[in-house]
Formats: sequence, structure tokens, C-alpha cells
Amino acid sequence: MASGSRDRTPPIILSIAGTDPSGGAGIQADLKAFSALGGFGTTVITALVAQTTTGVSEVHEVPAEFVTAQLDTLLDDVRVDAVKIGMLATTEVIEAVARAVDAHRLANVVLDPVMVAKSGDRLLAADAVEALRTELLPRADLVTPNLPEAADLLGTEEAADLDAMRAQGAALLELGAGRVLMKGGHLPTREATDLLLAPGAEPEVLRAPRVDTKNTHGTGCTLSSAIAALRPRRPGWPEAVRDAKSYLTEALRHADSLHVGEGKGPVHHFHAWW
Ligand SMILES: Nc1ncnc2c1ncn2[C@@H]1O[C@H](COP(=O)(O)OP(=O)(O)OP(=O)(O)O)[C@@H](O)[C@H]1O
Ligand SMILES: Cc1ncc(CO)c(N)n1
Repeated sequence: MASGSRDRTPPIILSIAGTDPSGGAGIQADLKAFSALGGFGTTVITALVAQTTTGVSEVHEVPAEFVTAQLDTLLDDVRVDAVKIGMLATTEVIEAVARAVDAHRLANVVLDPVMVAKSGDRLLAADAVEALRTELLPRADLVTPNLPEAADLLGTEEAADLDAMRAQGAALLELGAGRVLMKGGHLPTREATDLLLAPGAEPEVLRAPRVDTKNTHGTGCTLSSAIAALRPRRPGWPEAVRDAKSYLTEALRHADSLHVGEGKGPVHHFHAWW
């Protein structure tokens, strides 16, 4: 049984992702969210990214064999209760992670299909989208695309309203994802509206007040990590997703208390949320 569901032992959460020296996105954001939500964070690094609040200057990819070495070394020793998968950079790394999901029978897998940073810089090779769609999407219990990512995975136009989000979410379920959280942060709506879809159920609309800040670096990373951290402590995915979205909204509300960099600054994971 997962340690987090047995008692108050902190669940062990794994992030498989790239780095952000400015601390707002990637592995750094993931560890902050895990800790703030009472989890114990572990990591497997897929790429070293020279980036900050203003953009990405260089990406140093980790060879797929070394991603496998990190995964096997960790998972032969440590039983993890949930996994967040973020930036993967290349087809080879995607395949390595897919193999590990099967070999180690990973459960509670949240896939954030990271493709492009907020600055517009690519974090996934264009020719790796196919592998993400065929190798990892079907192995994910929950996939959390933003609107450009959903469109890329489906080879279609970006959704412009809730109806189009619903249709694209259903198409991603058809591709084999266990559940889909379509993130509507990019829609020009008054509220930040997401849609949670599961097979055979009515989509759930999740609304949050749109926080008026330019400091939105790491929102996607924070949300997917918060979901992974909360899942072992919640009865189901809807409860984990709702509470993770509330956590993210609070982290956005605290973003302007930070002064990190000159660009789009990070959200703030303060530690007294509950
Ligand atoms: N200003 C805001 N106020 C409140 N919630 C927001 C705001 N902007 C985005 N969100 C929420 O943040 C989450 C991430 O959404 P978004 O669509 O921006 O993801 P993303 O583009 O993957 O983020 P990232 O650029 O970090 O990868 C969603 O739940 C979205 O509704
Ligand atoms: C490493 C990393 N993962 C994800 C994002 C998404 O914005 C980012 N900027 N950097």
C-alpha cells in the first residue's frame, strides 16, 4: 500500500523533469510544491536548462541511458507513491521513461506534456511530439496539457473556447490517457478555467479567480506537481486536482511578494497554506 495513504507518513513523490536555475519551473518548482504539500520529493533529471525569468539560453540534454540509470538506481531502492513527468527534451528520453513506467509499475503518473517555455523557447524536440503521444500518453493516469500542447498532440488548431477544449480533451482520452486536465490559462477569460475529463463521465469545469500578476513562471509545473503530491492523500483524482488548483491560485497570489528576476517571475510556494 502507498505509504501516504496508510497513515501520516509523507508520500514519496518523484519528479522526472528538467532544471530551472531561477527556481520557478522544472525540478526546482516541483520539489517546492511537494514539500509545501507534505510530500517527500525525489528527482530524475532529464535536461540541464540555462534559463531564468526572461528566457532560455541553452539546453544540455541528459543522454537517455543516463536517465535510465537514474530511474533504475532510484526505483530499485525507493518505492514512490506518485510521479510527475515534465520536460523530456528528446524521443530517446521519452522512450526511456516509458520503459521505466512499465518496468517499475509506476502508479499515479501525472504527465505534464511540456513543449515550450513561457518565453517561447522549445523544451521538446519538434520530432518528439509523436513519441510523447504514442509512448507516454497511454501510460499516464492524468495528462495536463495547456492549449498549445493539446493542439500539438492532436495535430490541430488551438482551442478558442470551452467547447473546443471539451472536444480536444475527449480526443486525448481516445488516445489512451487515463484522464485529461485541459488547462485554460491561455484563454482570454476573466476566470482561469480548466476542464477535467475522464472516460464515461461528464467533464468537470474547474474555475479559479484570475490573479492579476505578470509573475506566472512555473504555473504549469506547480499545478502538475501539486496534483501528484496530493493524489496519495486524496480519495480520487478530482479531489487532488481541485485542491492542487486552489494551491496554485494561492501561490500566484503570493507571487508579487517575491522579486526574482526582471521577466515573468515565479509563483511563490509559501509553506503555511493549510
Ligand atoms: N493569472 C492566473 N490566475 C489564476 N490561475 C491561472 C493564471 N494563469 C494561469 N492560471 C492557471 O494555471 C494553471 C496553468 O495554466 P496554463 O494554461 O498557464 O499552463 P502552462 O502554460 O502549462 O504553464 P507553464 O507556462 O508554466 O508551462 C491552470 O490551472 C490555469 O488555469
Ligand atoms: C525545466 C522546465 N520545465 C518546464 C518549464 C515550463 O515552463 C520550464 N520553463 N522549464
